[in-house]
Amino acid sequence: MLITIPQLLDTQALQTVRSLLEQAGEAWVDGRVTAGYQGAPVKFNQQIDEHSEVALQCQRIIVSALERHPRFISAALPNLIYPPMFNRYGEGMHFGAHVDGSVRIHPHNGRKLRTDVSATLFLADPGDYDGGDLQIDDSYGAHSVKLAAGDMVLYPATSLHTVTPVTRGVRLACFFWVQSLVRDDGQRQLLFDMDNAIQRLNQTEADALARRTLVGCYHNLLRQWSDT
Ligand SMILES: O=C(O)CCC(=O)C(=O)O
Ligand SMILES: [Fe+2]
Repeated sequence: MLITIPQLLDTQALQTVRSLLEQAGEAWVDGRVTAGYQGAPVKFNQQIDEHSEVALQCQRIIVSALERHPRFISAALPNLIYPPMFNRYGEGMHFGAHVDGSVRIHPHNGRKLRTDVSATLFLADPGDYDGGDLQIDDSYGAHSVKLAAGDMVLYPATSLHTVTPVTRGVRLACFFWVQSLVRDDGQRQLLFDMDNAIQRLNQTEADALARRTLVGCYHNLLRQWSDT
């Protein structure tokens, strides 16, 4: 299931990240440095060296925005977050159809992280480039995603996906993966829907005992399904 997180970054954070990336110079490297054998032949973009100072600075800003965002927490139920990475596609660049690797090595601590959820945070204004749509296949069909700068999409890491060729301008984005407390996408979606419904009921005068029972059910399901 695709879930959008509008305005993950506020104007100030977005501005800071963009200007850090614009001045990153030699920290921009060929995107294939981190691609596996499936991704490498179809990956034509650039990305920031994940060990560079600029990557660390931008990662801090984004991880702190993620940790403060209730919709992200509710949708992803994060256990581990892979340090966010940054890419750009100039004219003609694209990323052909691929499925993200299932296990990644954390670049800072060397620990393994299972990729349950994939994320793209859009950093360029959609009016500033043509093409560069993120196309995601799921069991309901193909979805084309192009969001406002500062907005993010989450999708199951099991999905086949593509970034279509940029035909004008530059597409700048941040991408990363989450090992969720709940590995199954269907279970995670049920918990997200239930949490949203409970939050809405909490804005009303609805029966307090019934709401308490629902909150209990939410936590008892999470307890059964989480694998921390
Ligand atoms: O640029 C994007 O939106 C997605 C990048 C991607 O799919 C990847 O790096 O695996
Ligand atoms: Fe990918």
